[in-house]
Amino acid sequence: MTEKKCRWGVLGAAAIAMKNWDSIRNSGNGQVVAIASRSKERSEAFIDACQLSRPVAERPDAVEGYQALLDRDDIDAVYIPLPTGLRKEWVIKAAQAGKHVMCEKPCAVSVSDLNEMLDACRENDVQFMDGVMYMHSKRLAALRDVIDDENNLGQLRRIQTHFSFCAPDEFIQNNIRVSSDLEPQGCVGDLGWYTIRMCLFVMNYQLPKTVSGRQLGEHGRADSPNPVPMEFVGELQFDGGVSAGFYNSFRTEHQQLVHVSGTKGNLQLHDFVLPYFGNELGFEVNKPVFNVNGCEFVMERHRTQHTIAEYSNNAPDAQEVNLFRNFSNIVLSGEIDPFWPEASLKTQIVMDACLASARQGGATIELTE
Ligand SMILES: NC(=O)C1=CN([C@@H]2O[C@H](COP(=O)(O)OP(=O)(O)OC[C@H]3O[C@@H](n4cnc5c(N)ncnc54)[C@H](OP(=O)(O)O)[C@@H]3O)[C@@H](O)[C@H]2O)C=CC1
Ligand SMILES: O=C1CO[C@H](CO)[C@@H](O)[C@@H]1O
Repeated sequence: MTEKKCRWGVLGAAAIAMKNWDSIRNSGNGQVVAIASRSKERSEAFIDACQLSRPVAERPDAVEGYQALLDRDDIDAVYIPLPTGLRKEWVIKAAQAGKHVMCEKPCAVSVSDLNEMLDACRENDVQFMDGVMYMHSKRLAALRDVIDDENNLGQLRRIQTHFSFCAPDEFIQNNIRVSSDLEPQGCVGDLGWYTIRMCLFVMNYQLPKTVSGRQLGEHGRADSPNPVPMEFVGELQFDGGVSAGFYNSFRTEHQQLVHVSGTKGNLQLHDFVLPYFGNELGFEVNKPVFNVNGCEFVMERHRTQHTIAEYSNNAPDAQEVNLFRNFSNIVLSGEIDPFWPEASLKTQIVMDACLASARQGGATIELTE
């Protein structure tokens, strides 16, 4: 007897959907059934390219138009990597068609839009989850254990996260991320979603009580009605005296820093979103000791390196594969998991408030639960 699989449809022949074609292929419990594009030629070309690179036994159908895919009754779940400006419409239509929704990040243009999207999912009894891959890495559980054991970092005081890359000219001129119609939050939506989520993860999803944000640069491609953030810093203040800062930019070369400081030590990792290539993921805990003895001043390192056996990409245990496998398991079990929409909503609340602060010149914004 063949085991039941989650039957996937994809809305949009997006670049990231090629990676996730392989994620579904490697998941063991999912199968891509159809790819929809605004143009039939593009969906055929997308399938051809994927079949050349990572072939699957049953060639998925190429569908013209997103609604045509939602109208099919052989699809359980849809993956929506459409630009953020279009997501509300298609997430709601997908939920109304009874399809479970894997929604790319940033989930929405605003908290109120995301609430409407989540309401539609709730009303139609379908799962919502965002596409943050690192949430499904084994490294996250290892980080949780280390942070929660006070012998390691002591009491938390500060979280600092950076995620950036230096965009080439072609990106600045053409990419969806530089259009206010398509991705109005610019680098904050594209990269800040991850840095904010990491701060929330470290704080066990406690919302900060105040936030502020400052835009350091903006730009829009020629057809963009408005500029979008190109470089941004945010500050979050939590109850109990913990603060967090994040930095996102399309103007500084690749960096993916997480630095958590406590009264006894600090934790660092440098590849929290896109793990460095290999079969191990890691992070380090530093508890330096400064010894002064007369004329001798010695700073001792005292570093513990933690490693987790997990491939960085394109393997059955890679984080992006776990994302799709975990989602398919939810669909197949019929048990909706409320954690995922809540994590997305909290991330959106913090992101929106930081952007609102930046529009007010860095004003402090209070958040209420
Ligand atoms: N979770 C993760 O790790 C990642 C997430 N992402 C997120 O996924 C989303 C897509 O990113 P990416 O794959 O780079 O984007 P692409 O530009 O490659 O794809 C976007 C797709 O949206 C569809 N689309 C519909 N309307 C428009 C329009 N007006 N203009 C442009 N495209 C349109 C197109 O599909 P068609 O023409 O076939 O209809 C297009 O292929 C982003 O929001 C990004 O933040 C991206 C990379 C990694
Ligand atoms: O989500 C994503 C993963 O990281 C990329 C940067 O390297 C982003 O641009 C992309 O949207």
